[in-house]
Amino acid sequence: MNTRGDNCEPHRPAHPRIFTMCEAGKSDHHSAERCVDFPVSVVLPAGGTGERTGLQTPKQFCTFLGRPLISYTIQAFESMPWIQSIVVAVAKENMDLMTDIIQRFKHRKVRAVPGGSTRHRSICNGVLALGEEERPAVGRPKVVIIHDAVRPFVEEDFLCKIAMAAKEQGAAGAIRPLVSTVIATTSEGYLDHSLERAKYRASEMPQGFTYDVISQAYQRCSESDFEFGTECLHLALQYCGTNAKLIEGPPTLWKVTYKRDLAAAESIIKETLSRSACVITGGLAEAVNLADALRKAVGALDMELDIVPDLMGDNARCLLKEWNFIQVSVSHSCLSEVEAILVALEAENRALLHPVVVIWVHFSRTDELPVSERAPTAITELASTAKHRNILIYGIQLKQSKHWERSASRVAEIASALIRERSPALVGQLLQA
Ligand SMILES: Nc1ccn([C@@H]2O[C@H](COP(=O)(O)OP(=O)(O)OP(=O)(O)O)[C@@H](O)[C@H]2O)c(=O)n1
Ligand SMILES: O=C(CO)[C@H](O)[C@H](O)COP(=O)(O)O
Repeated sequence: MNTRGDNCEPHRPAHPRIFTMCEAGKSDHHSAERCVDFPVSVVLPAGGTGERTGLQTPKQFCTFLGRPLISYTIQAFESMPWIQSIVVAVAKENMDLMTDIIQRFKHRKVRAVPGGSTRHRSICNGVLALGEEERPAVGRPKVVIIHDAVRPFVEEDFLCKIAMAAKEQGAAGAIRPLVSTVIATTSEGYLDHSLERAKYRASEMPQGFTYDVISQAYQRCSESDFEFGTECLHLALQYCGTNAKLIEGPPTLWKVTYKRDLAAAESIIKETLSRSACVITGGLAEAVNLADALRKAVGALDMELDIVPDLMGDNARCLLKEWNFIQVSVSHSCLSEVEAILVALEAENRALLHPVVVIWVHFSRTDELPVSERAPTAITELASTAKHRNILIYGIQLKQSKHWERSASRVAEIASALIRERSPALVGQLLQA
């Protein structure tokens, strides 16, 4: 609420504006839960236009592997059990889109509220919404985390530090070393002076505030702050006398700002999904030998393999943690083993947030016809239906040969490329190792 006592957004016609990862850091939720024993809520400002990307779609709604960037950020916070609620502030004309994203990707704890014409106004609307929380299980937070919706790579351990410091100090913020030197220019466009870079830091997100501090800061700040300000920590100091604790954060805190950042974010997401795979051998000797050779070969490609005979019993754990599966079939050309994987994946709804890759490696003995001649369309048909469920099926056919290691490393190269790229264009193809 600003000085006039009304909402943050001044009464003027909505701007005709067009608006648009990750795995949270691999941290131990339990250690964070032990530290954060007070209610924490999150405000994700997502009401911007993304003009600096040069794209029509606001960057927070640009998709990576079929999912909008904002969904990766939401999922990162949702995966932290100690976060009680998330408010996303989006432009009024994107409220339906945001509601659809929340429903489609089954985001919990999240609700969308109208953003404002500036970032501060959007954040202020989010903070106000936390104060008016009606969901019974959600009380007023002790700490409010503010985090740009276009920073998808937030790490739980660091977020925990920010939340703890905010509780203790009233405010806390992430900082990073400056990459470029900051200079002041004259009105004629010449150098006035430069700042000593070592004395300065870049202010990043996440930031944390006690609810009282950030709500008071927005109640007291000026129209000029709302219109031109970019720093919540400044509002806390200026209007609440609260000096934020500054904590240097990891390099993953960067904000998607330019078009190149979208490509970087997609590359990081793909890399995160491609670090390991589960190889199912059926227990057959040739398949086990191939899997062992594959493990050596993919090791050189910075990938780990978990080799199991099936996905039953304890091995079913692979279904809950793997995004990539390699089914090795020896001789028989039916896809029943692949179909069994599909059934298991769908039972766990595993492909909701990320596309799951299933590679069928068909090993044929020297006296047998290759599967491309025996059942050329089998994989294409199965892959076509699975693709609609976000499961990408690829085939690699391998003929028994005396150059075992060479064949295995060829399969490894193809499989790791398919896993890394997750290309829809190659779905259903039967590639020759
Ligand atoms: N009126 C606004 C403007 C920005 N933001 C959000 O604040 C975050 C950081 O802002 P920025 O990177 O500047 O996003 P945009 O304003 O969309 O980018 P640009 O300046 O290139 O238009 C983004 O998640 C953006 O959606 C917001 O909630 N409301
Ligand atoms: O780091 C920040 C403040 O702490 C904000 O993310 C940054 O100021 C946003 O600026 P812009 O909206 O111009 O990208």
